Amino acid sequence: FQFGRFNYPLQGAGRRPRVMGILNVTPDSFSDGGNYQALEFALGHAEAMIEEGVDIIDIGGESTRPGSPPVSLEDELQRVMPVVYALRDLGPAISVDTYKPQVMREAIIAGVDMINDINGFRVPGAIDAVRDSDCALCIMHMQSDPQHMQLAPSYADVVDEVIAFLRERIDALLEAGIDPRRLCIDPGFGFGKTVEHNYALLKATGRLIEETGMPLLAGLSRKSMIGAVTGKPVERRAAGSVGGALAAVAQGAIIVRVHDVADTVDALKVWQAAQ
Ligand SMILES: Nc1nc2[nH]c(SCCc3ccc(S(N)(=O)=O)cc3)nc2c(=O)[nH]1
Repeated sequence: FQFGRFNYPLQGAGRRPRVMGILNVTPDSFSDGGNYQALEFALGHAEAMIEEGVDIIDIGGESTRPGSPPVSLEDELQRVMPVVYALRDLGPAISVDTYKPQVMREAIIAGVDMINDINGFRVPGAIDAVRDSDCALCIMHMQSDPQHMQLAPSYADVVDEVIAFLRERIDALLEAGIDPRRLCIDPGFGFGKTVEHNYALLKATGRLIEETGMPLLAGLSRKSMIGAVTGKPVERRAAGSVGGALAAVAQGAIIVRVHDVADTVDALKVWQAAQ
């Protein structure tokens, strides 16, 4: 089953883990300092990632790091859509990181290959927005919302609860008639989790895949869970992030969402050579 420009199934054997490069087109991107807001900067960054071997470029117009305020629909469309149109014929698959149904609709019209929803398609209208297309869909777990999620993350059992959430969202999408082969899941590292919660989820990558029956995307690049164990600031977390990506891939993750594309591409080539 192929999705748009994804020339590989998210499911099944013969999998090579794919690298999703982060393209923030926000003024306050948590790790890129927002210097990609202008279209020319965005295109320069995208071209650099293409050179480095990126498989998917994830375009995000609203920063969802902890404490970040929401962005208006108009602002998000103005930031995201010009970049989508500029990148869609450059080669790599394109995903759009949004929870707004109208942004999903316009991205799909523009022919994106994936909608990446940190909110798990819970906003009313989100499922309708993506139903009548063949693009891939990433369902991510988040506790609460970006403005409040890190105030007091709490779970009886974080792995059980994340699995239950993802299964409920998968069921909602399937009940709407969406092809299961379009779906992938994501534990949502840093979205309403303590460092301990994040590592419990990373350790449970295989279980998440097993118990949802879906391919898994892992996005831990440069996040506080990396800083917590390395002691490194955001701009020096590439090696730790690659370590985390490999920990997820070794347990079956099929896509890793990263800032440091070249490093991750090289690490996955070496890992793959030993499979
Ligand atoms: N599918 C998917 N999409 C994503 N979009 C983002 S934006 C990152 C927001 C952020 C930054 C930093 C921290 S922290 N405090 O843990 O360092 C948390 C969240 N992330 C992900 C992710 O993982 N998957």
